[in-house]
Amino acid sequence: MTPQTVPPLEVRELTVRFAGLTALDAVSFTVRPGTVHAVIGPNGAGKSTCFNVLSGVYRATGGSVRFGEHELTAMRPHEIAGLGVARIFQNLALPPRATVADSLLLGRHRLTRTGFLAAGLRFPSAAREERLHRERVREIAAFVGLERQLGRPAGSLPYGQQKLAELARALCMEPRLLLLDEPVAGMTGDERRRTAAVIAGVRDSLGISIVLVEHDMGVVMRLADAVTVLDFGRRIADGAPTDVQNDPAVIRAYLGEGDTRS
Ligand SMILES: Nc1ncnc2c1ncn2[C@@H]1O[C@H](COP(=O)(O)OP(=O)(O)OP(=O)(O)O)[C@@H](O)[C@H]1O
Repeated sequence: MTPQTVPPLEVRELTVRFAGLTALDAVSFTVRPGTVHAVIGPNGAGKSTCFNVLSGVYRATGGSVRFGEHELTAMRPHEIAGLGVARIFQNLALPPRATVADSLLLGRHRLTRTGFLAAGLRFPSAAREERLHRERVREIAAFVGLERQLGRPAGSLPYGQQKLAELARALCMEPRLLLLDEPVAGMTGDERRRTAAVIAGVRDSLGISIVLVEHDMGVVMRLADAVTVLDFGRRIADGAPTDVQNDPAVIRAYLGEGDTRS
């Protein structure tokens, strides 16, 4: 698969306030191209708020988020998606009865020129285009290890494979930046290891940048190239995983929570 041209994602002084509560307080970090950047912190630290701003769901009160030449805080979710920013939600979001192949094909909708309506009307150019998209779908399914599940309804797969199918659907958008919201939550140990290996593969062979919100510290430490730690909406640490792990402020924040969910 071809590596993408990926600009840095630069979050600067990002602030989000909800009626009297500061969910994000002048937070800054940079996601270097082709790296996995984890955003971690205890419950209520502001991680989801951060994701919601990056994907255009929440409006920032102040600060900026630049992806290359684009200012994301001024854009709507579909415009941000149009720049190649794909988000995978914590909850399952695939249509359960559609086959894995059809679900992944839907992920390519943004990239179709003739559109699936023309394909349905059997224009020759549309049929050719659909064939190419189906080939790409097969390639991506093989990349995440789901080639043999392509003909099955997504809803019939074990949970871990459904999450991988969602990752595959996001990859079908040919993204440059992936936002992964707790990708291994609810998975068995085996599924966690496999998913982490696939995410590392996405970074290593596709060169896509990945922002990862994750409570599983084992997965964060194994996968992340850089980690930003939030606590009560403030950035309390930022750096390499091993540095952040030994940072006294980080240890204090997690001990205070009393639940590191290992
Ligand atoms: N839409 C909203 N309206 C009001 N307050 C909100 C809203 N979204 C988040 N908050 C508040 O902002 C703070 C940060 O919440 P956020 O969900 O971003 O934390 P989090 O780090 O993702 O937590 P968790 O790990 O529990 O998912 C919390 O105090 C939360 O109650």
